[in-house]
Amino acid sequence: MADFPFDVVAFDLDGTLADTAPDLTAALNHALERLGYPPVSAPDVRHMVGHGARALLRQGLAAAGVNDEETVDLGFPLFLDYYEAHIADTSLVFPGCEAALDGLAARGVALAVCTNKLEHLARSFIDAIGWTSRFPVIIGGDSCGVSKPDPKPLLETIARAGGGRAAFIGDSITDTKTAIAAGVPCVALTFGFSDLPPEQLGADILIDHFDALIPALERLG
Ligand SMILES: O=C(O)COP(=O)(O)O
Ligand SMILES: [Mg+2]
Repeated sequence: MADFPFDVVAFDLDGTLADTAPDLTAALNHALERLGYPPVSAPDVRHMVGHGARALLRQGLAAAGVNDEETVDLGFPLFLDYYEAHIADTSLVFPGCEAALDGLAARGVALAVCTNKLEHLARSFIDAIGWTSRFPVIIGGDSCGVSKPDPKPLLETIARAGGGRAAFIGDSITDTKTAIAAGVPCVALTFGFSDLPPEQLGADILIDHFDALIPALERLG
């Protein structure tokens, strides 16, 4: 297996490693309810994820017709406290993901996370699902001063994971833009949170199940 074409494979988190929408929805609705606004549905929340927690709350409030940053400021600690306490209550790792991670690790690939989630929330999630040792490198939306689609977080992720030949796996246009800006090959999932037709994401390869990830990376290399 020494001839695997990548040394580092970095993964987006929300909508890529796991369907985190149920817990994000519960936390968002907790904050909305405490502020006196109506809830949003999990399918709607899927399309609001990818730009960090404040952006999620901003969009949840906008759905209720509220568009001021003061209310976002009020709701943010409500969202964060609830989400931290319920970070992986009902979120589900996508089918085949764990086997694909095992297969990559068996090929000597360094695994890393590059997400727009706040770093401490990404770490809490990875710890809660028992994946701490799989992901020694986790870069969040607040880790580098800029977030995806700026290429810096991805380049920093790859460097911290040891550098070399790298690929990025994501679910959104933010991820593919990041990879393109970083000059890194990109695999996009067709089953994540993106509301764009998958072929419009601009990925090098699309996969519709994690079983296809290692063969896709072999073809990309
Ligand atoms: O919006 C977020 O909190 C993070 O989303 P991401 O893991 O898809 O980058
Ligand atoms: Mg995502």
